[in-house]
Amino acid sequence: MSQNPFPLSSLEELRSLADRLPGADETAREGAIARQAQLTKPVGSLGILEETACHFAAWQGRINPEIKRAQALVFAGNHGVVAQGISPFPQEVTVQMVANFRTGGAAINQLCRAAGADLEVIEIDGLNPTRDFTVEPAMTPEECLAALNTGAAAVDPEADVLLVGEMGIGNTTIAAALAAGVFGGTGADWVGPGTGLNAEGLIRKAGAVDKGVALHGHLDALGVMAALGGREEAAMAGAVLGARAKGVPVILDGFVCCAAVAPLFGADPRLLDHCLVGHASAEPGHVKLLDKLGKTPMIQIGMRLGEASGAAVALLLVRAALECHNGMATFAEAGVTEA
Ligand SMILES: Cc1cc2ncn([C@H]3O[C@H](COP(=O)(O)O)[C@@H](O)[C@H]3O)c2cc1C
Ligand SMILES: O=C(O)c1cccnc1
Repeated sequence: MSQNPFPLSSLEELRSLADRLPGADETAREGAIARQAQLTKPVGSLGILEETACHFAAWQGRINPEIKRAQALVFAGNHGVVAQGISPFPQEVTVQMVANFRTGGAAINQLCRAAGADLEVIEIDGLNPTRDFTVEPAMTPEECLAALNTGAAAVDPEADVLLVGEMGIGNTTIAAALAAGVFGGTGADWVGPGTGLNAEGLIRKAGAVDKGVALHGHLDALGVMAALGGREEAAMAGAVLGARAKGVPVILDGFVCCAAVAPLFGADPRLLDHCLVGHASAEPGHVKLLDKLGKTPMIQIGMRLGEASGAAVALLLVRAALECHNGMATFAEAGVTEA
């Protein structure tokens, strides 16, 4: 197993990082697949629960994966691009919701309790807003790197799974810009209503994304992360990489979370191999983005909140998958006749 490369000293290091990070344990994956074939059920009858158990086997490196400690990290940040009128909510909602997370009043607090995850909320750079990407780069490469390293450091090496989420008014615009910057397309291809923007606002939002991509879209995926991204998005990307370095499988959340890691995919698609996608958000860009990332969401139940909420609901299914995988009898053990 490779050494932990964090903290990184430059974004350039991300280019060769996939070669320095641990890969999947294919022996454990094969063992888990073989076990699934012996359990007392028709092969494939537990659908994605079977694949989920095998994914956890491969990335935890054991035939019988377990989740004792589930860590949920919600990163919070603010965005200069809100000056363009791209969210119906004012920027102060970010700090107000951070307070709400801390007193247990947000959706993610309830979902983490239901799914058995420990929630931690991390404000990046004291919620200091980035610069407006329609005018200048949102972050310098150094600011982006600092946020990324903060995210990587926040991952508990003792965790058995990491859920990644965010809070930051305006960040569905950041997500659309990152998606367009990495995968191409216009603002209109990637924007959606977010927290409930009206039709006029949507036109402004698409225009802001087009302006940002015209200014910074020539950059490579890592340049795009700094120029069009946000601090909490960079922190999410860092947490995903930190988890990989520490042998922790990841459940990604909705559109914003998946767009945050799109630059990693742009740098090297293998960087996301340890990640499952918890759900398909109702934010329209998400399904398009998942197609580009080559990922299948575990569930699609009309959620569009962020905060790691979809990942937390998906954790309930991961727990169900592992209960079956570890607890079921084999045909031989139960004396059940095979086909
Ligand atoms: C009360 C409230 C709680 C939230 N929890 C997550 N978000 C979500 O909505 C925001 C992105 O949407 P937009 O780009 O339209 O501003 C992010 O903070 C995201 O986490 C919330 C938004 C609000 C208003
Ligand atoms: O899917 C998401 O990540 C999302 C959707 C709407 C608002 N905030 C986040």
